[in-house]
Amino acid sequence: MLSVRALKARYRPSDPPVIEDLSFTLPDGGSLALLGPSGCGKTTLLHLLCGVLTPERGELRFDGEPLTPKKVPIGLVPQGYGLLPWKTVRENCLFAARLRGGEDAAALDSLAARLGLTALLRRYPPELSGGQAQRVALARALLMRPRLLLLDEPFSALDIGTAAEARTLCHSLWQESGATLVLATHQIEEALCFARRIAVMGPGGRFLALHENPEAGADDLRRRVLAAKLGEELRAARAGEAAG
Ligand SMILES: Nc1ncnc2c1ncn2[C@@H]1O[C@H](COP(=O)(O)OP(=O)(O)OP(=O)(O)O)[C@@H](O)[C@H]1O
Repeated sequence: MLSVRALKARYRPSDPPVIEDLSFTLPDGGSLALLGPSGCGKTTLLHLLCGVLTPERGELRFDGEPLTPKKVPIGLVPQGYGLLPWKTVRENCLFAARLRGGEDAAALDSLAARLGLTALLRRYPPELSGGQAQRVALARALLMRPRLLLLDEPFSALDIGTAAEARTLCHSLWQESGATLVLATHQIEEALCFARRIAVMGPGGRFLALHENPEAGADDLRRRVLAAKLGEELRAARAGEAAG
């Protein structure tokens, strides 16, 4: 179980906290989507979860142990994908896994085939399309054999058709991985497609609302009602921020 308790974080001592006091839990293999206005702290929360940012206060635990990348394999697909331009696709994919002592060329080959990357393994990131770069970043994250998978607006730079395809593929691969998922997104549809829990974040990184998402296909009417409610809550969160 992922457990976040009384989390507080800021980037500089002179800045107000981005996350003021956040607590939530997520079961193993569970999924949480973070929706919210730009600047409310979605990426900051992901950075806290993957250890890029250290909290000023509070606790991050995974299965009762402190959540650190050394103890818990974490896969991150950051905004902009974070590929190293001087390394080939193959090197980019294996680099992170190698750092944690688990380079697995056979796993890369099979994942590359699933993701349509086989012919691109010797290319460099600047020679890739946005959709290809996104799939490389996903391959790199999955090769970590993550128990926690963090996706930061992974489809936002893709055109509608490419994004829809990438979403379907990413959803299957995530489910096969069994990882616990936290996804930051601006798309209500994306949150509904991926996550069993959906949080609407507001100022101070607060969860203004936290919803259970009905199973896909189980109750389409309930899903449509939830989509409408999320739309209203997002508008209210944006308006609140503008007024504040
Ligand atoms: N490296 C940084 N140094 C200082 N402040 C930062 C840094 N990164 C983010 N911030 C600030 O922290 C706040 C939250 O930013 P964050 O990127 O977490 O928001 P977000 O909800 O992910 O936004 P978006 O939807 O636009 O990606 C913003 O006010 C932002 O300016």
